[in-house]
Parts: sequence; structure tokens; C-alpha cells
Amino acid sequence: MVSRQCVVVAGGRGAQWNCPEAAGPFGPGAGQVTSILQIGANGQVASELRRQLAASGVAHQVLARPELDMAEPASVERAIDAAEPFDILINCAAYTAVDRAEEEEELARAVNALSVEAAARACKRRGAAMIHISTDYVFDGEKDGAYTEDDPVAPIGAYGRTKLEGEQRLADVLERFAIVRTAWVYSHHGNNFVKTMLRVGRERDALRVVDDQHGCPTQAGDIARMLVAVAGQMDKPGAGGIYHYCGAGETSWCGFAREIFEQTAGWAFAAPHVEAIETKDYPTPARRPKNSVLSTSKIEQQFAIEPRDWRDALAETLQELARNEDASHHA
Ligand SMILES: NC(=O)C1=CN([C@@H]2O[C@H](COP(=O)(O)OP(=O)(O)OC[C@H]3O[C@@H](n4cnc5c(N)ncnc54)[C@H](OP(=O)(O)O)[C@@H]3O)[C@@H](O)[C@H]2O)C=CC1
Ligand SMILES: Cc1cn([C@H]2C[C@H](O)[C@@H](COP(=O)(O)OP(=O)(O)O[C@H]3O[C@@H](C)C(=O)[C@@H](O)[C@H]3O)O2)c(=O)[nH]c1=O
Repeated sequence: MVSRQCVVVAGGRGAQWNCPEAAGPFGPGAGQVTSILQIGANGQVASELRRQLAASGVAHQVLARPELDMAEPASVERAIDAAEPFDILINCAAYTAVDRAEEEEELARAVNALSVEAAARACKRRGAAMIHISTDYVFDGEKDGAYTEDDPVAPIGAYGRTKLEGEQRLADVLERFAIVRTAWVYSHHGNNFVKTMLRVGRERDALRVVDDQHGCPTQAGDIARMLVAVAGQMDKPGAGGIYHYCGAGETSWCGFAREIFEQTAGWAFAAPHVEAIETKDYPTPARRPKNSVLSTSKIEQQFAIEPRDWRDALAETLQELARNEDASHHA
């Protein structure tokens, strides 16, 4: 059995951090331990980060609604100003409803851009660094091949526009920051494509899923481990700036759906037929990039982070979902 114990050795400004639970597939993440202030509590990534940091023993505070409401940037500054001392702020909160953002762009902008700037200002006052999560939807999807951090951004929807503005406002205010763009996030809790497919797959014999949008499914638990690894290395020379992180390998939403049903073949429902369709046959309020595959070379090289195959991570999440279902049936 793998030991889940975290070793924290005090010394110097912080302490050496060696935590298998937090490091997971990247191998043990060692670095200057920091005191972390996390924004967002119950989202997919926020929940995983909370769990992993609690297990690590690192000093850790969480700010979330109602004391911090990102719809009101002033409340973000107030809450961070009042927080206990911290070295790194990790922002896991965002407005993530891609279709609804088309109608609520001002709210999405307050949460994803203005409040990110507010958090950056508060970090600056506290002398802290900030790690922020952004999205593949900052790209227009027209590139042939994986997007690198140097590729031009050109969002095609309101969500992507507000996330891009958040990146830019943060970079304008703060010197010590890391923005990590990720993609197609799923987890055993929260709202995501995996859970949607399992829900509708149980209700119907056939599903129609777009096969001409390509990307990289990414497990929220892996993102949390990546964030911890980056946080532990923010003092490294050259650390900071924009990074891409996602599961290894690429697929389409249709390929993702088919893999979900292949891996749940033994479950107590008949897998639906998954029909591959084109985007034009699945109209949605927001446009989505055709290609949002991200190159992860930079984060791999700089922080020794190795993304795992998206299918392996999916298998783990499906096991977690099955365990939760079992538990709820026996409760
Ligand atoms: N989901 C995805 O597919 C992708 C997500 N991302 C990015 O990853 C990050 C994490 O996303 P994910 O975990 O999926 O997000 P979720 O939608 O699961 O959770 C959103 C989080 O934001 C918090 N939040 C939303 N509105 C407010 C508000 N007004 N005030 C305070 N907190 C608020 C929620 O608060 P509460 O804790 O109170 O519920 C929750 O913690 C985000 O930056 C997102 O843009 C990037 C690519 C893909
Ligand atoms: C439910 C369903 C969706 N689809 C399509 C619609 C869309 O093109 C694609 C994905 O739909 P969703 O609405 O689940 O995913 P979406 O909300 O677009 O996911 C995005 O969320 C934000 C937060 C991000 O940052 C992105 O990286 C990305 O993960 O699948 C089908 O083709 N058939 C279906 O039955």
C-alpha cells in the first residue's frame, strides 16, 4: 500500500515539502513549503485542492462565498486583506457556465476578470505570488496542432473573452504569478461532461455527440496535484508566466463519450449508442474552439510535471464515481 504520509521539515523561510498525496503522478513534489490561501471551496478543482492541502499539513486557508463574492471585486480585496499571512494565493474560482456567459457576460467578467485583478492587487500588497487557472477557450481553435503558450489568443465566446481579460489584468498588476491554462475538466463531483454523459446515457438508448471539436480531458485531482507542485517551485529561477496543463493525449467530445461508455461497460446500465455528429448539428448559444489541444512541454520541463494519459485518469474517476454510487445504495 502506498504511504499517504506527508513529510514537512521546518527550516529556512518555509520548509521542505515532500508529499506523495499532493504529488501523485508527478512523483514527490519537493520545494519551499508555503502558506497557501485558496479562493473557491466547492468547485471541481477547489474541492480537490482543499482535500490535498489538508492531507499535506501545509498551512492553508480557504476563502469562498459568502465572505468573498467574486461578483463584487471589492469584497475580494477586503477578504484577502483580512486573511492570515500567506505566501501564495491559488485561485480556483471562476464563472464556468460557457453557454450562460453569452447572456451574462458582465457577471462573468466581474468574476473572471475584475475580481482576478482585485485578487492580484491584494496579493501585491501582501507581497504574495498568485497562481491562477485559465482555459483553452482563450484560443479560436483554428490552429493545426497543439497550442503553445506563445500562440496568439483570440477567444470566440464570452467565457473565453472574460478569462483572457482576467489573465491580462493579473499579468498587468503582479510580477510573481503563474497562469495555468487547462481544458475539459472533470471530476467525480461537480458538473462536468463525464457526469452528464453518465446521466443521459442511463436515460437514452442513443446519444449524439460532436466529433469535430478536439481537446484534452483533464482530471481535477491531477490539476490540484499540478497546482501544489507549481506552488512548491514558485521560487525557482525563471518560474512564472503562462503555462499549459492538461491530460496526455487528445480526443474529440465524441471520443471522450465513447471512452466513458467503454470503461463503464460492466455497470448496471446498457451503454447507449454514441453517434458522431458535427458541431453544426448540435447548436449551442456559445461557439467552442474546433481544436483546443494544449502543448504541455513548458510545464513539464520547468516543473518536472508529467501529465498522465487521459484514459488512465478517467478510469480512476469512474472508479471513484462507482464507489460513491455503491455507498449511496448501501446507505
Ligand atoms: N470546468 C472546465 O472544464 C474547465 C475549467 N477551467 C478553469 O479551471 C478553474 C476551475 O474550474 P472548475 O473547478 O471546473 O469550476 P467549477 O465550475 O467546478 O467551480 C467554480 C468555482 O468558482 C466559485 N465561484 C463561482 N462564482 C463565484 C463567486 N461569484 N464568488 C466566489 N466564488 C465563486 C465556486 O464557488 P463555490 O465554491 O462557492 O461553489 C466554485 O468554487 C476555473 O478557473 C475555470 O475557468 C479551465 C478549463 C476547463
Ligand atoms: C451534452 C452534450 C454535449 N455535446 C457537446 C456540446 C459541446 O460542444 C461539447 C462539450 O459540452 P459541455 O457543455 O459539457 O462542455 P463545455 O462547457 O463547453 O466545457 C468547457 O468548459 C469550460 C469551463 C472550459 O474551460 C473548457 O475547457 C471546456 O471544458 O459537447 C454534444 O455534442 N452532445 C451532448 O449530448
